[in-house]
Amino acid sequence: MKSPQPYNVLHMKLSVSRLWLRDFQLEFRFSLERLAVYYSDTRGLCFIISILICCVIVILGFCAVKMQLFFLLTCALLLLHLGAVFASKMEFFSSVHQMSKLVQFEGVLLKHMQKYVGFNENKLEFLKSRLVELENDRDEALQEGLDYFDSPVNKYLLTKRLTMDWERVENIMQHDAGKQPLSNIERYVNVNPFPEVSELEGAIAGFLRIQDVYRLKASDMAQGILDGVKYNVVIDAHLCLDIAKYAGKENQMRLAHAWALEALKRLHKAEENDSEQKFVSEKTDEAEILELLAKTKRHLGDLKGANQTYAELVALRPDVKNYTNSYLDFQLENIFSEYSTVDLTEEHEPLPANLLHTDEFTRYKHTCNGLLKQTPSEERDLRCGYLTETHPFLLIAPIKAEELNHDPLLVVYYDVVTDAEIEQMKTLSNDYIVRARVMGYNKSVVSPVRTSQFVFLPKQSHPLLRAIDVRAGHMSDLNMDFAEDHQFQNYGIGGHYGQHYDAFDAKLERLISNRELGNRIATLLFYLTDVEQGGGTAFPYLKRLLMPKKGAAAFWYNLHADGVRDLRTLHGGCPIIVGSKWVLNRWIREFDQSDRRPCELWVDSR
Ligand SMILES: O=C(O)CCC(=O)C(=O)O
Ligand SMILES: [Fe+2]
Repeated sequence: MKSPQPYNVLHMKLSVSRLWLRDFQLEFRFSLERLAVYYSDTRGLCFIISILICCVIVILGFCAVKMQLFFLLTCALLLLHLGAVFASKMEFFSSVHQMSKLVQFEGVLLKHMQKYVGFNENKLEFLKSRLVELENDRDEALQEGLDYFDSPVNKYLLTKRLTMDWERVENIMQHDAGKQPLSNIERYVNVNPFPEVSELEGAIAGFLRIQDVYRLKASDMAQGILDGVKYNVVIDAHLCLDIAKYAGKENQMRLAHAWALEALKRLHKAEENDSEQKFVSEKTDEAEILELLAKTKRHLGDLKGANQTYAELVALRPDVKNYTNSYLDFQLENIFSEYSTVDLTEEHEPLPANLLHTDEFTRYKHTCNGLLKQTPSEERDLRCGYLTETHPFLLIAPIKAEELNHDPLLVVYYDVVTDAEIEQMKTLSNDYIVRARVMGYNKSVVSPVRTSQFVFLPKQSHPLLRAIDVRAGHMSDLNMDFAEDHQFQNYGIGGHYGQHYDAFDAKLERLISNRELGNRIATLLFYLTDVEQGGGTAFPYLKRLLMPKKGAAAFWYNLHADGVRDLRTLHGGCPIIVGSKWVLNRWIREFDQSDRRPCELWVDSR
């Protein structure tokens, strides 16, 4: 079979004498790329702009005659620069680690709020006791009638009450008791990055993703039951409605219908418990839910149900023109057709007859939820044991290995990083993670396909990363010298990385970073955490789901032996139901691997 020109061939053209120059160039390019990724969010932009302004001012300052002015200008710009960095945007929902910072923020806010309440309580306590005293004095005066004024003391007391005492009361009433804590709160909110309202949508999207992929019921989720495990959270009618609205906006009509029904159920239950009359706001909520319910039924073809819901809606709020118009519109649209019914009790799309004959996303979903898996006979030849061959060192410390697939090779190595190393790696990357990106049409972009945060750290930045690479070399039997930087990744609410290939598409060669290093021949994916529920790595074509195991690493070749991308290595990080998932990616390039995995002219020589 004729093979397309593999990347390795290109590399061979590099003369050895030019290697040092290439190394220098690469290092420079890597640094620029890292800078570009790190500064590609708003925070980075503010940072870079303020740095540039600072530089200009410093140069101007040197030229300035008046050194004091130079000094003041530099200080002002340094402050501006810090302000820009602090006030910049930060995303929370796409990383559980970032979200954990919010708990601290909330704690500080609550402390200020406690002070606010305390000050106001003191004020009210004082006013209440003055009120009682003043009322008592007055009652006494009223009881005595005009005799009260016989005593000059009483005349004095009344005058005092209405002058000095009253002035004090008035002063206290005017005093803004919570001013200080309130301004503390305002300052805190301005200085720290707080989530924006738009993040709510990201969180709801993650929630719906969990429901869709794992085929969960809205009624279970609303009670806090996630994939069979009960958590101590209950979702109220308002949140159910928000979820329903978002699902409707995203055209996930079955889910929108299920959440609208749940919202209605919860609203009615709350009303039953509350013996008071229906509040106007509740009536409004109910109408909003009914309208959405009618729309979803109409969209899904349950015209009988839609008609019934519209009738209820119009009976509840005959005064709202929008509702009556929608009903009329619905009736006119269906004037000549019989009202059909559709059973909407099943909130997920029916399962395809053959899961193998579906699109990539559907296959990925069903690998994540465990419906698509290898049969026992397919698994029969897979083995586990200790790896000792790839390096003499392994004779002393063999690596526990489990085969998950033979062709293409997919192996998991256990206990290859220690808990202490993991803690250290998290500390190294914690403060630098930013929203992950994927390759777009002609540049990397933020996308709902990948809801996590990542950072690339060069192995030169820490001895631990170099040590990991030595181990990675033993496991993979590949040359790690030209592997990409260590990529640490933490996922967010319902976080996932949809099905994708790690190897670059040869057609998009121009987008490949450091093309001279070749394609990503193999991947080593280290799991730095266990994940309580969900969050496996799914290989839809291999029908394999790897559950994250802290300290383990998965290894697979992304390319055929002839250098062509192996389409069977399609994989993705499934949505996390519960837990914080951290992974480390080691993407190994083709360059300088020819003695380890020789490039072959046929597709697979292994
Ligand atoms: O998180 C996972 O399980 C998979 C991650 C992955 O495939 C990637 O980052 O390329
Ligand atoms: Fe991947």
